[in-house]
Order: sequence, then structure tokens, then C-alpha cells
Amino acid sequence: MIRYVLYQPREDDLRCLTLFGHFGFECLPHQLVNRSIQQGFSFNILCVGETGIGKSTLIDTLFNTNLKDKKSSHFYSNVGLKIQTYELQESNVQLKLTVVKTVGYGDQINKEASYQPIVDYIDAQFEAYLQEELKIRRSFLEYHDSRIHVCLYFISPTGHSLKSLDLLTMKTIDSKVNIIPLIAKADTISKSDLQIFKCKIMSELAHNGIQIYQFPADDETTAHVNSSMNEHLPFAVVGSMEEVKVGKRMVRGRQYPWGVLQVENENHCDFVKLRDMLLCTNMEDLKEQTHRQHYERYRCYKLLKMGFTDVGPDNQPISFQETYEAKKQEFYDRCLREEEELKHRFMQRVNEKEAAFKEAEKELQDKFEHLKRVQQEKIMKLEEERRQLEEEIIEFYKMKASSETLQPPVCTNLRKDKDRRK
Ligand SMILES: Nc1nc2c(ncn2[C@@H]2O[C@H](COP(=O)(O)OP(=O)(O)OP(=O)(O)O)[C@@H](O)[C@H]2O)c(=O)[nH]1
Repeated sequence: MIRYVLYQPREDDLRCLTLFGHFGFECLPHQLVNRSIQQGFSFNILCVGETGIGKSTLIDTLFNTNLKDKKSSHFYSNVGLKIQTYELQESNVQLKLTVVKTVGYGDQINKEASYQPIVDYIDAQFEAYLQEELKIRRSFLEYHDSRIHVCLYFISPTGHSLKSLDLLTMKTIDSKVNIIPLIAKADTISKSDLQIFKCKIMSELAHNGIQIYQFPADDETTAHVNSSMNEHLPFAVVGSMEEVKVGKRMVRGRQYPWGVLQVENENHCDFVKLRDMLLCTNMEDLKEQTHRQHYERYRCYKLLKMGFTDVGPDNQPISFQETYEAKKQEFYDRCLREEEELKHRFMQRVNEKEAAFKEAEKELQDKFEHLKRVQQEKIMKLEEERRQLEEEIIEFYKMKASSETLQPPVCTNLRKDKDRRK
């Protein structure tokens, strides 16, 4: 038997070493950071808003880019989507940014189907990811995950209330994507009106049961800042790529006859709040929510629709293999049933056709017999007529012969007369 004797060193025996680096599993976060930097990041934003509401300018202001292309027309008959992917770099961090913008949103007279292309696009990205997941040989390292991580919904700065199209679209997509509502071109609305407008929007969203993205308050490091940010929603934003001189500094802003609106001044608008929340604090959470909540819902719905389930009829857990086998058997049985049914229907039709043919054949036979009878009667009648005619001919010749024997020959006398005249 081995006996362990616990050695307890006296305090003055202890030797302290100063560590000059990270050791053990405390290095794990560094591994993650290094790998993430190597792989790069990707982020997909969907901008939904009316034509010319400031979508491109805001994206340019957020990422300090100049991605804006030509202005969209107001005369599209349907809502479309413009998808652009950019490779951005900030120090050694690479970001693959995909911006999907609505085109012609809110321009049609009939706005009923305006949200459909948006819904279809979001679902199509989920479907593509699901298909990749279900592949036997998956390649997630090269796969470009195009699922939408956040929807920036641009609300018109009317100062009144949300339009029915806003409510309808947000209600339809709120279970598919993280929505952050924004009041666009917030410099066109006064400060007091803006507060009332914000309250009105939030109460309308709540009244209509629309779920918008809530900045997470369960993470200790971000809880404080996030919970206060939820109170500022919807963010009132202003976008601008212009550099304006304020005092001795050049700032991003919009120059007006009465002064300068500074985009990055928190007293002027919520742009900085949006940028911090979106890029600095919650980008990873938005991606996680997309995967865990929205994609999971889609995946669950699709697999249930395909007939897969986690528990059997007796509420016992059921494996994928069992479900597959059961489905296969069910399919096989259904095929057999359908085959039987088809055979039965085929035989029924064959019998029906056969009966119809027999009936037609009988009718034809009867008709033939009838015609044959008529023909025979006609032949008999003709035979009778021929016989009578022959008898008449015989009678005629008999009469002719007897008449010739009774009369003297006329032609010899006529010859004698002729000779005499000569
Ligand atoms: N006042 C004001 N004007 C803005 C703001 N943001 C953009 N604009 C102006 O609005 C116009 C349209 O802006 P865009 O960013 O092209 O709008 P958009 O929604 O991307 O337009 P489309 O892509 O054509 O639908 C431009 O003249 C911008 O300068 C803003 O915050 N305030």
C-alpha cells in the first residue's frame, strides 16, 4: 500500500517566480484571437428603406468607405435587392462585408408584396447554409456564410408614426433577422419632436408585437452600456461623408446655413451609439443570435417539414437513423399502395374498355347480319327478276320464230322490182 504524506511548506520556504508570459490554458483566448485574425471576419447587413432615405451614405459613414454607386430610380415595378460584397481592412483585421440594400422599396402603388423579396432572400441564405450542413463533405472553412446578421430598418423622419408598410415588413421578418430600427436623416427633425417620435415608434412596435433586437444585458462586461442603449432605440442617425471645419478641427458632418451637424457628436445624433453597438460591442452577438435563434428556427421548421422529429409517438427519443428508416418504410409502403391502386385502376379501365369493345363488336355483327340478310333478299329478288326475264326472252324468241315461219320472205320480191326498173 502506498501512503502519501502531505508536505506543507512553511511560508518562509516559498519561492515566488515572476512570470514573463502566458502559460497553461490561460492562453486559450489568445489562440482564438489569432485564429480569428487569420481567418478574417465576415458580416452581412441588410438595409431596408425607401429609395433615397440615406442607406448608402450611412453604410459609407459607418465603415468609412466610399461604396456608393449610382442613385436608384423611383420607377421600379417591383422591390429588388442590390447585393455588394467588400473586403475591408483595419490594422491587421480583415472584414468581408456584405451589404444588401432594397431597391424601389415603398415606390409601388400596391405595396402588399413589397416585403416578399426580402423574406425570400433571408430564407434563401438560410437554405444555402442548411444545404451545406447536410452535405456529406462539408467545407465550412471556404463556405461564404451569407446569412443576414442584422437588418437596419430605415424609418422615414416624418415625425408622425410608422407607415403600415414598415409595420408589415418588420412583423414578417422579425422572426428571421435581428432588426435595429433607425430614424433616417434625423437632422430633419427637431430635438423635441424626435423624442416624441421615438416614443411613438417604440409603442407602435410593442403594440403590434414586433420583436426588435435587444442589446444583450447578460454579459457582465457589456451589460451596463447595452441596457442603457436599449432605451435609445430607435437610433436617430445622420450620415455624411463630408468633412466640415468646426473650430480648428475637421469633422464628419453636414453643413447648414445655420450651423454644422456633427455626425460623430452624441448631442447631435445617435450615429456613434449605433456604430459602437453594431461594430464594437455586439457584432459577435448579432452573429450568434442569427445562428442560434433565427437559423435554428428555420432549420427546425425545415426538418420537421421533411418529417424528422426528436421524439416518437410514445414521447421517447428517436434517433435520426430510426426516423430515416421509418420514413423509408413509409415511403416504400406508400409506393406499394399507389402501385396497387394504379394497377386496380388500370384493370378497371381495361375491363371497361373491353366491355365497350364487346358491345361495339356485337353491334357491328348485328349490323353485318342485317346487311347480309338484306343483301340476300336483294340477290334473291334479282335472281327472280332474271329468271322471269329469261323466260320472257325465250318466249320472245319463240314468238319471233313462229312469226317468221308464217310470213313470206319480203326481201326477194323487193330485189325483182329493182331489177325491172333498171
Ligand atoms: N439631410 C440628410 N440627408 C442625407 C442623409 N443621408 C443621406 N442624405 C442624402 O440623401 C440623398 C440620398 O442618400 P443615399 O445614401 O444615396 O440614399 P439611398 O437610400 O442609398 O438611395 P438609393 O440607394 O438610391 O435608394 C443624398 O443626397 C444624401 O446626401 C442624412 O442623414 N441627412
